Amino acid sequence: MTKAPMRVAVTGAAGQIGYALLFRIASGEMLGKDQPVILQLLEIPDEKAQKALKGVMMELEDCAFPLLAGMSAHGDPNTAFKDIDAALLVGARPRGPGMERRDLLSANAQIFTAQGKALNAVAKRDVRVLVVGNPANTNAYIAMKSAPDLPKKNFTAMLRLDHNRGLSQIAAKLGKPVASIEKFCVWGNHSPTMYADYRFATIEGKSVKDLINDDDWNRNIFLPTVGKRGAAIIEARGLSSAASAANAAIDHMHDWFLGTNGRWVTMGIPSDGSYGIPEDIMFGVPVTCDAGAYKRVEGLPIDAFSQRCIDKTLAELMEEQDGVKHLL
Ligand SMILES: NC(=O)C1=CN([C@@H]2O[C@H](COP(=O)(O)OP(=O)(O)OC[C@H]3O[C@@H](n4cnc5c(N)ncnc54)[C@H](O)[C@@H]3O)[C@@H](O)[C@H]2O)C=CC1
Ligand SMILES: O=C([O-])CC(=O)C(=O)O
Repeated sequence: MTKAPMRVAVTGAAGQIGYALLFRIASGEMLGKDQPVILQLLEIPDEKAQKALKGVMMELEDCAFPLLAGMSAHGDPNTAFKDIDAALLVGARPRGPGMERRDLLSANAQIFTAQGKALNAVAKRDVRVLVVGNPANTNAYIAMKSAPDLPKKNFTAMLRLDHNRGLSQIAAKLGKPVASIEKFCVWGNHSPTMYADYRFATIEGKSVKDLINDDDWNRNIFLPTVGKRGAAIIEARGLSSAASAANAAIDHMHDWFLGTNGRWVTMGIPSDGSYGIPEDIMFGVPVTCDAGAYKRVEGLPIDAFSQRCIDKTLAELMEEQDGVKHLL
């Protein structure tokens, strides 16, 4: 029997990530090859942006995707988010060379108060929200705090790009396929302070840490490479990553809705106090997903080096979240 369509809102739909994202959602890569979708697309209420959005929608139409059951263009989150099952909050200013993601906070934070309020007012009560727009963790925190009638667990931030970047670096170092790596994770903020952690990772049952056996590589090559990859892409492309970001968003939502079969992935989720992270801080942690829900991997041992890394990224997040108190 054909499934009922799911309503998916994407903001910043005429931007570069939007362009790499929408066609894959409509082709079924995010929610499954048997799941029809209705796209509710939000752009700023500006003639040029809305015209560009219309162009993207014409192209979507021209793909004749069998799973695309409808789409609409919006300039107001209160109509874009009506009855949605999923929201991908991408629309926000990207950084340029020499900027850190937190430098975007003053430009982008207000977007997420308004969109959190709109989600609170009109989205389905079990809407699953992924914040991609930077700084993603703090924007997700703002959206969550601006939507007091929705469960906090519905709000997540994207750490999956860091996770995927880490997997590829490990795979290249060891000459093994990425798909063979299990139990890798990234802790904390989507920023250079994030802590990519392969202490628990295995390949074909063997410890990745033992296989690499090089603390120097971990500290001086691996962590800075993953942490500064976004800046390296901006330097190379002149624009921030788009296709890899869209891919990570697809992975995040796919796994949240459809499950991970016990595999660990990284999601930025509101803390419940585990690992000494104060409640509600939007923090990257290892999770498994099943039946539309994520579950934090609990009880992992944290050694002194890891604790220092976690403390550093936590301090940065607390500072960012303190800086937006006036908006909440
Ligand atoms: N979390 C992550 O891993 C990553 C996050 N990003 C972030 O994603 C965001 C989007 O990046 P791009 O698509 O490259 O930027 P872009 O500038 O190409 O597109 C952003 C789009 O959002 C729209 N927009 C701005 N304010 C909006 C609002 N209030 N409502 C709806 N739409 C709005 C703009 O009109 C524009 O079309 C940036 O903040 C970027 O830093 C980028 C890569 C990875
Ligand atoms: O670096 C940026 O500004 C875009 C981004 O978040 C990433 O590529 O990780």
